[in-house]
Order: sequence, then structure tokens, then C-alpha cells
Amino acid sequence: MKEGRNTAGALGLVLGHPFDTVKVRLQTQSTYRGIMDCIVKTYRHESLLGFFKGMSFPLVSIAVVNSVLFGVYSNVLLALTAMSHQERRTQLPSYTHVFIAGCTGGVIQTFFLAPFDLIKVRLQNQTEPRVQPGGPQPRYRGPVHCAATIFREEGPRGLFRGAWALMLRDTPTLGLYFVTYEGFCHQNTPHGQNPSSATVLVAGGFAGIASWVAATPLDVIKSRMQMDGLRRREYQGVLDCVVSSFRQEGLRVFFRGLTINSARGFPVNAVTFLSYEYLLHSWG
Ligand SMILES: C[N+](C)(C)CCCC[C@H](N)C(=O)O
Repeated sequence: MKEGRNTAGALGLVLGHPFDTVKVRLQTQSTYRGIMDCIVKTYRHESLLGFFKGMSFPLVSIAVVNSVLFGVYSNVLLALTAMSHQERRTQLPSYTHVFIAGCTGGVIQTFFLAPFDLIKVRLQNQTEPRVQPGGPQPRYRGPVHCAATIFREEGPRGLFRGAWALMLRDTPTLGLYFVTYEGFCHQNTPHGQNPSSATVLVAGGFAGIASWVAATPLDVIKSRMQMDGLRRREYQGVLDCVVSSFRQEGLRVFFRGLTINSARGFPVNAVTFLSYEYLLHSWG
């Protein structure tokens, strides 16, 4: 059962990764005219493998990162409401409590997610074709080499580049994530019952879309901060990145990746919440 769920989560991640790569590139590079242009160029220069760059670290860390998020969320909610998960079915906790618990999950999760996400983004942005002997070498040869190089060149704090933006992105939007989820489940479940699997899937999917729509502007900033420092430092900080991105590209810049984030957000989070509910039930 547990293996089945992990496989579902991992499969979701693998299937979603190509979209994530296209999104990251659109957010941080100005060479692409749009989604299709990015797909075509990536495929031509790097083959299908280009879309899967940077996937291994997320794959090994997703279980830990999600356990931290959902663990913190349910424990904070437990502490705030003094109700078990089962009791909460009959008496919905206030949305303020749900929001606070989600935000807390977002803050704590950042410490675990930041280095993995940084390495993912750096690898996704390497546009060199597959390494050929004698051919051009990409800067990072793989996730471990990437981590070691960042550590050496940018110091231990370098591994947390973009972490502020990540925390700003995730704190309110994970509050929204859980409020959407709980709200949808509550509205579509007869009083006192557990939500059906179909309800959980749709609620999770909507939670994914709602939170990703809200998160996209800071997602752009986060990705740019993570790429900063690769060669020269362009931004003084998060605010500077917001201001200069806006000056150079206008308001549209904050919506880069919106379509992909929303489309990817539904299936990924439908599966995530289904696993979460099963886990809660199997633990009682
Ligand atoms: C809060 N924010 C919208 C950023 C993320 C919410 C869901 C995170 C999930 N692991 C995913 O990859 O979709």
C-alpha cells in the first residue's frame, strides 16, 4: 500500500518534471518566445533527456519534504484546535486555524526544500546537449557535483540562495492550499463522513491550482534569485529582483509559468492529498 502510494507520487513527479523544466527556463531565460518555442528548442538541442534534467534530487527528497509539510500542518492544527483528525470531520476547524497551520508548514518546509530546489533549478537551466567526450562540458556534471560546486564557490549559505523568496512564496500560499482543500472537502462531504476518494482528488487538484496561481509571481522571483550568483550577482535582494524584473519586462513577468504551474498543479496535488488521507487513516 505504502509502496503503491510512493510510486504514485514519484510517477506524478516524473510526469510533471518536463513541464517544470520548461517553466523554469521560461522564468529565467529570455531566449524563448513561449511554451512551444521552449519545447521545440529544448528537444532539438538536448533531445527528450533535456526535459528531465535535475529530476533526481526532487525524486529522492519529495518524501521528506512532503512529510515535513504535512506533519507540521497536522500537528499545528492539532495543537490549535485540540481535536483529532476524526473529530475534525464532524466539526470543521476554523479557516484561520487551517491557514495558520498551513503557513507554519510552509515556513518549516522551506529549510528542507531550499537546497534541493536550488540544485534542481540550476540543473534544469543547463542547456548543453548530452555530454560527449571532447565536447563542451556543462558547468555541473550532476546533482552531487552541483551541490559540491555551489558549496565550494558560493559557501554553505550559497546552498540556500533564493530561500527567502521561497519562504515568501510558500508561506501564504500553503495556507491557501490547505484552506482550499479543507473547504472543498467540507462542502462536498455529507456531515460527519470522510470525504470520498473522488472528492479528495478534486479538492487536492483545486488546492494545487489555487495555490500555484497565487504563488506564480514569487515563483518567478524565486527562480531568478536561485540563478543569480551563477556568474555575476545581478540582484541585491528579493525586492531588487522584483523591481528590476518589473522595470525590464513589465507586469507580465510575474505571470511567467502561470499556465504550466496551474496545469501541473492539479494532477500532482490530487495525488498528494490522496496519499495524505490514506496515511492519516492507516495511522488511525
Ligand atoms: C505553495 N505552492 C503553490 C508553491 C506549492 C504547493 C504544492 C506543492 C507540490 N509539491 C507541487 O509541486 O505542486
